[in-house]
Amino acid sequence: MVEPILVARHLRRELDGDPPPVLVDDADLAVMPGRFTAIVGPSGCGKSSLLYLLGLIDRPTGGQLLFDGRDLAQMSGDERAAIRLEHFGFVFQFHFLLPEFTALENVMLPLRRLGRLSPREVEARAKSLLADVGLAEKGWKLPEKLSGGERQRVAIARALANNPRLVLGDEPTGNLDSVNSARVVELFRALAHEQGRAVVCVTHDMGIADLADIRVSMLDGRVIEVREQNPPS
Ligand SMILES: Nc1ncnc2c1ncn2[C@@H]1O[C@H](COP(=O)(O)OP(=O)(O)OP(=O)(O)O)[C@@H](O)[C@H]1O
Repeated sequence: MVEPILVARHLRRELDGDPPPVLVDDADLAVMPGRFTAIVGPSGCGKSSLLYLLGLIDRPTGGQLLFDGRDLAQMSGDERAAIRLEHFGFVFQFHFLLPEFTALENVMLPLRRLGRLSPREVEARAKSLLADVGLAEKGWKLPEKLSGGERQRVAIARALANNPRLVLGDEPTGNLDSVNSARVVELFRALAHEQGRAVVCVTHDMGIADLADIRVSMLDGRVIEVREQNPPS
């Protein structure tokens, strides 16, 4: 029996105000390993807000969020940060690569920061991560010498540095043409289906949403539907 990594129950995020603006309202969701989940809905409906709650970047103001069955509200900020650093990887719409470092160095930086590997191992692992995203030959290039799709694939390699169990994407294909977008989506699907990671992506692209295993539809801060499109075999 596969257990969810994250479970949200009646999750809520409101801001200060009278009445308080509600970004996420009563959201119920289970984030499963080995599954590619897409969060869709009109602009401003709360997709990124929900993703940031799931990614422990933001804190809910109501409801419950469980990580491996443990209530995150009972944990200290340090414990939550440790979970994020150890188990989560993020890919954003903008790649945020450091322009003065090569692709390989950009992937090596978080590996060094984790401090688990020797310098030689850091380089070998970064090369292997770049090879996994089809960029084995381009590690020596600066980001400005890469195409938009290649930069985003470097960002994905970097997000995988800590070997995350959960990969979160906020419009990761938002700046890409259809060919590069399809390639990135194939990578995300492989991360779920071949490597058993949980993958959750916010997207406006219905083509991507169609390829997801689970489609989470939002409207006005609420999760209005969770649809299994590609049941596990
Ligand atoms: N810190 C904040 N302060 C005030 N309003 C906010 C804040 N963060 C988000 N909002 C508002 O909350 C709503 C949800 O925002 P969110 O970014 O989650 O939506 P979204 O579905 O991801 O939108 P988009 O598809 O346009 O990126 C929006 O109306 C947004 O303007």
